[in-house]
Amino acid sequence: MSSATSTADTGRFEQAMSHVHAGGYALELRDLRKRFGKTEIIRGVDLAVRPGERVAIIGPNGAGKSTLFNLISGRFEPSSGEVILNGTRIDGKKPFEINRLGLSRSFQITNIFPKLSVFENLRCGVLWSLGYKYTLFRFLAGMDDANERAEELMKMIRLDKKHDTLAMNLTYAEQRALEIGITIAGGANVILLDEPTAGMSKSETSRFIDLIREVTVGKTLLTVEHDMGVVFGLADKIAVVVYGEVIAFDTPEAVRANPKVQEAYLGSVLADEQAGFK
Ligand SMILES: Nc1ncnc2c1ncn2[C@@H]1O[C@H](COP(=O)(O)OP(=O)(O)OP(=O)(O)O)[C@@H](O)[C@H]1O
Repeated sequence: MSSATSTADTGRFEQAMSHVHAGGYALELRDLRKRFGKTEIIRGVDLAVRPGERVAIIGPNGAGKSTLFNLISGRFEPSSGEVILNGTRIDGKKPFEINRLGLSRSFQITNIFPKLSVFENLRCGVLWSLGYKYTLFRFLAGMDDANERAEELMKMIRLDKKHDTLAMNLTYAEQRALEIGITIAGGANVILLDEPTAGMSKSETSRFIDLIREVTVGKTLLTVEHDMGVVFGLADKIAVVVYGEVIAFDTPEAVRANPKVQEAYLGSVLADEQAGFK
């Protein structure tokens, strides 16, 4: 494991282990398959992610990365195979059930309430995570905790100076930070982020990678990402998806050096980046 073994990271992994059943993975995919009509889009994916690992999923357009996220988060039901979250099978469960079992996915900016303030957006995220199972009495009793948690989240995502600013008046990068705040509000230990830095400038992107790293300490992170700078700056491990299969799952160094990956994907992407494309 690469940067995962540094001293600072040791605590990160220990913290993450506390959420997890004995000896288990935070997330496991076993022979996962998805067909749309006659076409098999996800073709037998196996993946085992350890608690606290940050995994980037990369691959060519149409390879099946978003479909994989949709299968993990419960938006799509697999045609066959298993998805196991913290030791519990979640394939076939509804997205909100999966969320309550500890997995949270960013839903892009549409998840934000534009006419609510930063604080109110975060508080909604916290309260939603308390869920319907709470009676009104317990819900109201939880308000103080929710306020406190929302304040804490606001500092974490560095928007505490924007407490009362309506979400629609934030900059694009601030909105993406708010979206991450809402995603982690419920305390899920497995976080899925879909292209978290899409549309950001280079300097915003590097600040945002730092922010993601900070707010996901002790959590397991999966991102779908096209920007190789983000991938190599953030990930402990990279899963390369090509034509519905994971052709490599390893450290960034090993993936970069893997001839199969070079041939199928990375060679052309890195060449494009060096030539000034993205
Ligand atoms: N609901 C659906 N019905 C039919 N086909 C679908 C559906 N969702 C995705 N597909 C097909 O599955 C394939 C994989 O799509 P997916 O969006 O998962 O790829 P991706 O790797 O995320 O691509 P990109 O990097 O361009 O976002 C594509 O051929 C797509 O057309």
